[in-house]
Amino acid sequence: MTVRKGEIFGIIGHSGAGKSTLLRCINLLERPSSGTVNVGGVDLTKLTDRQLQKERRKIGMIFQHFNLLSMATVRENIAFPLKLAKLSGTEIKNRVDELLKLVGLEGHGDKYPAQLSGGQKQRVGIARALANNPDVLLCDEATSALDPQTTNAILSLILDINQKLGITVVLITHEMQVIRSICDRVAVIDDGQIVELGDVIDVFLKPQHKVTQDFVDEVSDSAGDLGQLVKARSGRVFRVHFVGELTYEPILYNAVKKTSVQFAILQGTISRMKQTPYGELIVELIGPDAEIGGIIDRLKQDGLNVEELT
Ligand SMILES: Nc1ncnc2c1ncn2[C@@H]1O[C@H](COP(=O)(O)OP(=O)(O)OP(=O)(O)O)[C@@H](O)[C@H]1O
Repeated sequence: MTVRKGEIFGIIGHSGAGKSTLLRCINLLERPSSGTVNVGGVDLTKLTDRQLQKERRKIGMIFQHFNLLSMATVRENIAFPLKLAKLSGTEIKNRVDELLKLVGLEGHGDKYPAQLSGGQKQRVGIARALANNPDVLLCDEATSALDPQTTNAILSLILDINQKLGITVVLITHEMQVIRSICDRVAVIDDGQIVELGDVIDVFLKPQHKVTQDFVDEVSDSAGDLGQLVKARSGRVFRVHFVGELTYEPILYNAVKKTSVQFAILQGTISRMKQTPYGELIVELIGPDAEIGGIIDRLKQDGLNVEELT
């Protein structure tokens, strides 16, 4: 598996698939029994303990349950890795101030973790992980303990950090929604194997593996009684996918307008994968087969993904 510099790379799989194990191999918290782990051109498996300690400073990590020191204040939690890196008192104070601002926790520095909400605790975790200016941020189910609204706020913060600071992010999750909102590429892991890997948009729109399909169905509004819906209609039913700016074009109307074919939209969604808009329509076409064939060809020529469901 290769993660590209500067991207947000997601690893998704069911419980027990091996996500945490894989993630923990990246900073060698887990030592693989074979193979190599290259981070920024350095093979971590070949290093001495001392060298590894140094390289690990370039890899920050955040956790599902935050792993904060409960007896220490927010400031002290964030300062912890800076002390290990032997920065002076003033340097530490300045850096902690910077980090508190970056994660939106100004004014909360002297509180203890128990006085914070889940989202705020994760912000402390993120500030601590970023303390030593790492090149890579590993996120181990970082939003799984949070409610949907707080999840979105933390995902936005991670995206912001990735874009502002250029940090490469590798995250693991069991939620496709997390992948869909911030990841560039995704690996699907099942029973210790990577079964699919690619751009999120490709994996989403053309899932190849059963496990991937299950995750995609989770966030698809058209999952469920689609089969019944199709059976109940007399015309031919198609699933049409739009990606990018095409989503907002009147392509369907243009393809149909000069024919005798009528259409009915049975279901439809427009959503976003990271910054890319995409839409899915379930459309019934009623009319002569030859004309319907012409419409489908035209839609495909215009760059739409069309699949017949009848
Ligand atoms: N490549 C591997 N080779 C051998 N054992 C593995 C491998 N990957 C994972 N395992 C084992 O499988 C079990 C589950 O792995 P892991 O905790 O990484 O899964 P997970 O997907 O993170 O699950 P959860 O979401 O429940 O934490 C562990 O006992 C782990 O040691």
